[in-house]
Amino acid sequence: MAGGGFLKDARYKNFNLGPVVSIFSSIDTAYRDVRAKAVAPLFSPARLREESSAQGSIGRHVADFLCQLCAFRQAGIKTDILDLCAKLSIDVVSDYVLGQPYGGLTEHAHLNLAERQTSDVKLSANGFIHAIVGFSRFSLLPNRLFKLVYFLSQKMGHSDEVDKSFRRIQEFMGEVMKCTKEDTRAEFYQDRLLASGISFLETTMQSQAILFAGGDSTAVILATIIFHLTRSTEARTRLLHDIRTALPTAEDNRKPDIPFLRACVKEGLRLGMANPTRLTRVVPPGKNLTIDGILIPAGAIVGCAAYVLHHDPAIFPDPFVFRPERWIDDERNCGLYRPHMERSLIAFGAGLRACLGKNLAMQQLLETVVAVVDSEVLEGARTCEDHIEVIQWFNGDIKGHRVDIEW
Ligand code: HEM
Repeated sequence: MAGGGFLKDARYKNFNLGPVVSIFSSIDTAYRDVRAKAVAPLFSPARLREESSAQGSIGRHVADFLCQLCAFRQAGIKTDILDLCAKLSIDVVSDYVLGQPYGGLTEHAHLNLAERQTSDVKLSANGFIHAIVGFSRFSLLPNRLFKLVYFLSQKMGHSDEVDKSFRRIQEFMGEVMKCTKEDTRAEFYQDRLLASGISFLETTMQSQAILFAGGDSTAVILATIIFHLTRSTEARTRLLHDIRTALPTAEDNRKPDIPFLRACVKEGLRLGMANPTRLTRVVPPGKNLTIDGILIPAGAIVGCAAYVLHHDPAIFPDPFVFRPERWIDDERNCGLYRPHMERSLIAFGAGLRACLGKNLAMQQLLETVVAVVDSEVLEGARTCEDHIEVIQWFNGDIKGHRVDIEW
């Protein structure tokens, strides 16, 4: 799989968007490649750097996120960081990729701080997001059985709140699609798809899907990193020291590379179960596979699960412990550094079908972690639980849909 040669198996069709085959659900490489090539330039490092400035579509939302977190701290209000991370992530992905912010961080601005943390005041896209996470629990069923189970679960799980959330997403997508330009030089996802000959309906659906793909996973990982940094004074202190002593790089507005910052994010990607279960692929025809002396015939379905690889004690000793220093090959890592760690980290998948939005996700994670630690907003904070419990479906579902911290 690491070479990218294996195709996704037929059960990925379960993720089709009704009649539309998405970039993610496609098992036809040529179909996927046309669409992926059209949108790939959006994720270039230069554009990401530019948008991370104070006025950019990443920088502005990170600043707003931090401002809200600091306000909750100052008022001493218990804060659901998962919800705050979900609001940030949907705003970053919508603004950066589609050119219009969804407004997650601002939609409750009319409420006072205490009201914003009551349990019914959450991101309005949650109904839409949780519905997709919910159906992903059936994604490993064969297509026909999936359709039946999905139909039944839709009937049973139907609620006004979910309908309202879907309507809000559709309204937002209506606004986005009103401003499209059929020009490959245009900046945004939808413009680039239309310019590559993709129909208006399909472009709308693909763009709507990206709100989920980009929003949910990044929120889960970011909330996981903030949760562990809240609990680890040692990691926070080292990171704060490294941020404040890092030397600026002269060229291109590049921010200094801080190894311990990358280590904290990698450790969050390892422990944050955005996609815990196996990513399934088919052994190509005529290519039997032998692993550890076991023959796997052509046509068999194989798969790797992040949960298994990320918690392998031979590669990651004390696998459930947040130890960013394990990613740094120096004398201060308590002997935890191991070869093959990078290869065993599959938070973004692997090979040709790995995550298309990885650069954007990494930029958001790095920028936000620096901002949070540098502000010292986590000083004096504690988490309300001692671990995050995840229900293992295709998309990991954090139990109770909240991660609280208090000061
Ligand atoms: C930390 C955040 C993220 C994580 C952990 C993550 C994880 C993943 C994983 C594991 C896959 C491969 C799934 C498979 O092989 O079945 C994937 C694919 C994908 N991701 Fe992400 N993702 C993240 C953020 C994003 C963002 C920000 C975007 C877009 C803005 C995005 C768009 C996509 C797309 C379009 C695919 C399908 C690629 C293909 O099949 O060719 N993801 N992601």
